[in-house]
Amino acid sequence: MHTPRKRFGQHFLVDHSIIDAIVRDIYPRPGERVVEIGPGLAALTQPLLARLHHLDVVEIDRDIVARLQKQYSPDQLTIHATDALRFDFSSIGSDLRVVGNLPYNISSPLLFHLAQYRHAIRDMHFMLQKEVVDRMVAEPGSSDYGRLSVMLQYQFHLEWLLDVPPESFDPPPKVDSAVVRLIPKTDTGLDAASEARLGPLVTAAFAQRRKTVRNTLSQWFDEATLRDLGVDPGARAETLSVATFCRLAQAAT
Ligand SMILES: C[S@@+](CC[C@H](N)C(=O)[O-])C[C@H]1O[C@@H](n2cnc3c(N)ncnc32)[C@H](O)[C@@H]1O
Repeated sequence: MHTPRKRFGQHFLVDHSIIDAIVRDIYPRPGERVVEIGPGLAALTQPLLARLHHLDVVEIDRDIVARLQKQYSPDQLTIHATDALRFDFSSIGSDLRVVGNLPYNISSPLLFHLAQYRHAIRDMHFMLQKEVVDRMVAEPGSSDYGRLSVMLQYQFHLEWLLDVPPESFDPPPKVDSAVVRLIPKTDTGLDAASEARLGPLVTAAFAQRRKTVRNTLSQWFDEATLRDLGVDPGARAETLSVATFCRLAQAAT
């Protein structure tokens, strides 16, 4: 018996039709390097291992790590007993397929952490709080559109795969969930210096959502420059497309 730990966001998948659907969407093939974040009681680990010969897992809960060590041989499972937020995913290798039913309390910082390793990643499949997936895939003009949408859409192709109700978990979370696929873009269109400017610019633009870019981006642009770049100085960040943010990052100095 394992008592679920709230502080580690433990909601274990118990709905086999959902587990099957996720594994089908991942479509793991022998020889692939798959890394699971938060294996928990192995609801996904087990069917993944049935299709692969080996899996890397990153798990923070020492009791769960001990269970997994008893259940699986080191040939089957390489267990990284650590915090995924501090884990160097590139240490495992390249062309990684990262999967997981993520702890919802750390999902946004974890997505930003993983984005740093996107060059070592082939794709990612995650169960997340539905509200976070709404924000990830949101289009300009929607109230869900924000820093998470721009930064992730800039770096990844995103695909909403399926909705998952609370009853699919034990204990059931208080929120709806969804599974999403992220595929790193091979060419984001920005050079390294412009890319380094994109994050601070997007953060500043959305820090005060109700203010116009004339105010929020004043440290980079005057009104005339914004107009030259095709941006209305009276616009709010939530109306600017990802392509516009990239244009601003290229022009900022
Ligand atoms: C929502 S549960 C999913 C468990 C299992 N994969 C399933 O689908 O039933 C989240 C898992 O992530 C683990 N976890 C929580 N925070 C973590 C962190 N910072 N780093 C690594 N694992 C973490 C939890 O201990 C738990 O096993």
